Amino acid sequence: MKFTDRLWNSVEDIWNGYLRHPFVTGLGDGTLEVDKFKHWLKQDYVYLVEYSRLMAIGAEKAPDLQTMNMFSEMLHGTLFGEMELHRQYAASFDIEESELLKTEPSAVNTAYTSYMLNHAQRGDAAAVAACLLACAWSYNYIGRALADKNPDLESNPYKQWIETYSGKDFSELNGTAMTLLNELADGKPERELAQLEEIVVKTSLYEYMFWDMCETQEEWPVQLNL
Ligand SMILES: Cc1ncc(C[n+]2csc(CCO)c2C)c(N)n1
Repeated sequence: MKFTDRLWNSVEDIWNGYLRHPFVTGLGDGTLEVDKFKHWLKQDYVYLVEYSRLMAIGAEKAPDLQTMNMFSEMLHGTLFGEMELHRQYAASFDIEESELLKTEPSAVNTAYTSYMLNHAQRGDAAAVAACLLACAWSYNYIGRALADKNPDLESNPYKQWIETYSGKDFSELNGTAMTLLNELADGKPERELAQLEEIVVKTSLYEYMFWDMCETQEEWPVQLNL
């Protein structure tokens, strides 16, 4: 059994919770309020800056050149594929990249990226791959589920979002993320596999909290008036 098959058993219920989440169902049927989508776009842009650091750490910790290439492929896909799409979306709302970058990350956003960066810095390349997995895999899972459930996307304002995350490029990036973890986990003792599994479950829960944060348009909560 592949390690990702074992992981699927631990995250399936959480991930099916994403499919019932109002933000996600709103993307699927096109009813999501545009301000909530803009909130996601801004929070996600600064999230992806931190997420990109993970893959640079992975390349540095990679045990061989082939693994280094896979981390680098994902880094390139994020900086020039996914983030470019965010820049295009922002332009369509007259939001400049400089404004996206000024986004103050919400508490959930900071907790999520800090959790991953902490594990990536302390762990080995497999720990880095475990940190990356839920993000790449769950968006592809959600994109494909929404595309299946809503075959006619013509009048859906989030058509491009669904087509992007369910499409070929992101399915391939997800394939790379899964292969990376399966290869790096191969031969590890149960104690270490359980630690990797814990990272994938925690990041899956953070993904759920990220959807909630976008649904409630939660901002960094403290405004100091000094
Ligand atoms: C909170 C959050 N989680 C996951 C993704 C999706 N995602 C992150 S990296 C990656 C693979 C290559 O870019 C994908 C699909 C996101 N955008 N925001």
